[in-house]
Amino acid sequence: MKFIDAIKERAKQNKQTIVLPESLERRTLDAACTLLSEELVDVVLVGEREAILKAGEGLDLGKAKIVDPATFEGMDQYVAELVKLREKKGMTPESARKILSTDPLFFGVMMVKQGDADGMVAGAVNSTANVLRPSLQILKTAPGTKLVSSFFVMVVPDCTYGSNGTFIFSDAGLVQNPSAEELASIAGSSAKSFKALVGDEPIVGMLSHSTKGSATHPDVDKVVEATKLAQEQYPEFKIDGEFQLDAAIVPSVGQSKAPGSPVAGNVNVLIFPDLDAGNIGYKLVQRLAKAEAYGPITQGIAKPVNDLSRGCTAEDIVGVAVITAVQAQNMK
Ligand SMILES: CC(C)(COP(=O)(O)OP(=O)(O)OC[C@H]1O[C@@H](n2cnc3c(N)ncnc32)[C@H](O)[C@@H]1OP(=O)(O)O)[C@@H](O)C(=O)NCCC(=O)NCCS
Ligand SMILES: CC(=O)OP(=O)(O)O
Repeated sequence: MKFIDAIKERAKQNKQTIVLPESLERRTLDAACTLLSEELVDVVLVGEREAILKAGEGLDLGKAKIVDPATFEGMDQYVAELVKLREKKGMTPESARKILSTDPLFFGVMMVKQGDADGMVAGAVNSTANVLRPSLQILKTAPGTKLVSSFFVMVVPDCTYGSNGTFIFSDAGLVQNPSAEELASIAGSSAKSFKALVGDEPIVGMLSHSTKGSATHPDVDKVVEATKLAQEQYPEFKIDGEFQLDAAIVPSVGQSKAPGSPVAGNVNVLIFPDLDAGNIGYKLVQRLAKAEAYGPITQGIAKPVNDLSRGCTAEDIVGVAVITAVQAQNMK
């Protein structure tokens, strides 16, 4: 079964409620319509009812719950909770009410925080920073995790590399200049995410412009150090590096450039050395190899809030919403 079809089946088995706060945006409303008609998740839309229905003209949004912050009965509670969480950072009741009334992203994250939704998906019109900042501020990290990072699930057509063409690319969305310690943490989190979502054994490659010492540079040293830390911290996973991309995923190149490595040539979890490489890398594979690209999906956050590329399609939003639902199931 295709990756996304398997995720849809899992989402259906225990339906979760996903808030889509970019509720005036046509691709989001198309996705909401599909999510509802295929009974994949329950959908909450945020904003003024008439405006949302006008934006979704021709779509059946009858089963969507629409919550308008202007008339929301629980607003006082949300304001009090936001002040409690952020007063040390200068949040007052007035500023909390203003943010929650005017910014659907903050409102959506508060719905998740308060248990009125199980997860949130946005980013079809908002930048990644604007989508993820409220969730980092309000939801914080999951127990036992210091660093929130993100990944894409990439499904490459007609590809035998990785897990029959399915990969995780990380971090392609959030952590801008990871240290060696942060890269090691991203590797461990990504291995767990691969197991939880794809189901196969994760095989993690730490990427570089060098394979096993073929180049020397402080950037290479960082990946070498990250590999050592990740191997120490996550002995339950197969992790190795530093690898160039071909040595990581092509068995014959892996054998010739990194002989003896049990990981080289078989990698399905690609850990990029920084966000430039990760973000450019996923877009190259998405656009030139016509891969499905679901994300950025966050990992290490207390409840699931996931982002999209502004270049996404309605189908991508459906995919990220069902992945969010499965993450929510796993966190309960
Ligand atoms: C996500 C992002 C906005 C966070 O930026 P930031 O400047 O640290 O944001 P803030 O300072 O407002 O941080 C908010 C809170 O989250 C915490 N935080 C930030 N990044 C975190 C992370 N990776 N893990 C855990 N907590 C994090 C901060 O410590 C802060 O906590 P506090 O306010 O309770 O003290 C930033 O990392 C970013 O812009 N990343 C790149 C996004 C991007 O453009 N991607 C390319 C397209 S996908
Ligand atoms: C993930 C990503 O690159 O997002 P955007 O295309 O919206 O910047």
